[in-house]
Amino acid sequence: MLRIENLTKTYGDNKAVDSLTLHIGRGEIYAFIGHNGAGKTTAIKCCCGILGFDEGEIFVDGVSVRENPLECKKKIAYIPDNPNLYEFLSGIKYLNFIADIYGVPQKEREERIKKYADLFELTSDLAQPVSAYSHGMKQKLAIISGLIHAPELIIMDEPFVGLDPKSSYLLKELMHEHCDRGGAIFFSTHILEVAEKLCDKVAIIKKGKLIVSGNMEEVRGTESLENVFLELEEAHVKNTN
Ligand SMILES: Nc1ncnc2c1ncn2[C@@H]1O[C@H](COP(=O)(O)OP(=O)(O)OP(=O)(O)O)[C@@H](O)[C@H]1O
Repeated sequence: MLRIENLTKTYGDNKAVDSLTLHIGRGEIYAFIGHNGAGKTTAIKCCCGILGFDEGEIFVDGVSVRENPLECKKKIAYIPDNPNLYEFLSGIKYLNFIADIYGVPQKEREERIKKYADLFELTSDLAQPVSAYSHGMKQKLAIISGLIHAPELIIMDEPFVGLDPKSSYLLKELMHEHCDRGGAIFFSTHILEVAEKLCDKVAIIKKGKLIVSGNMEEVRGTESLENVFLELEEAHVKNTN
């Protein structure tokens, strides 16, 4: 569903992502972890067609992000780490605006808005301007707006930050449902316990380079993901010194 091949992205002299190769299949929940500044957000933005890149290729369901970004965007939901939404719109106007962009028919958009707004208990707040929303409410609105066009691939940057425990639980349930229907999910997180319990696969990057990837059980072995992560980080520092 998502194929990242030898992706390299530089900012000036800084190689933020360095020859990254990852394949995320249908039905998979794939965690992307790494230290602050490792290159996760940069790689994610390249996958979503928000940032251009220097080398490599990215394919969404076989379509090149470089050559056909619009076709790819139709299949993707991107939930950013910081929900910078249009503050002057009400929640419902924001959702309709996003549905218009994706050309979602009236009946489908109404059904989806009702389903997800009820689920995240945001229905009674939809008439309020986004400027009056808390961080968690904005995060929920961003999630609902991401799901409004029934995407096949969901890409999320730190999706659990700011969500209350019930909303985190609901999001995890939605992620499972999405993958059970044949969709795919790629998301970054610093919450290793969540990654460990939720994900089929995991990739760890350090300074833009992939240091390990694969099935969660294989990567973890008999240890916790936290221990494996800390050991790999340490070993990588020693090897690169
Ligand atoms: N717009 C930018 N201009 C210049 N350098 C940038 C820019 N965005 C990110 N970087 C640099 O690219 C590298 C990777 O940053 P990125 O935000 O992708 O990391 P991250 O893994 O998402 O970090 P975090 O976990 O802190 O969110 C860092 O060295 C960062 O300073």
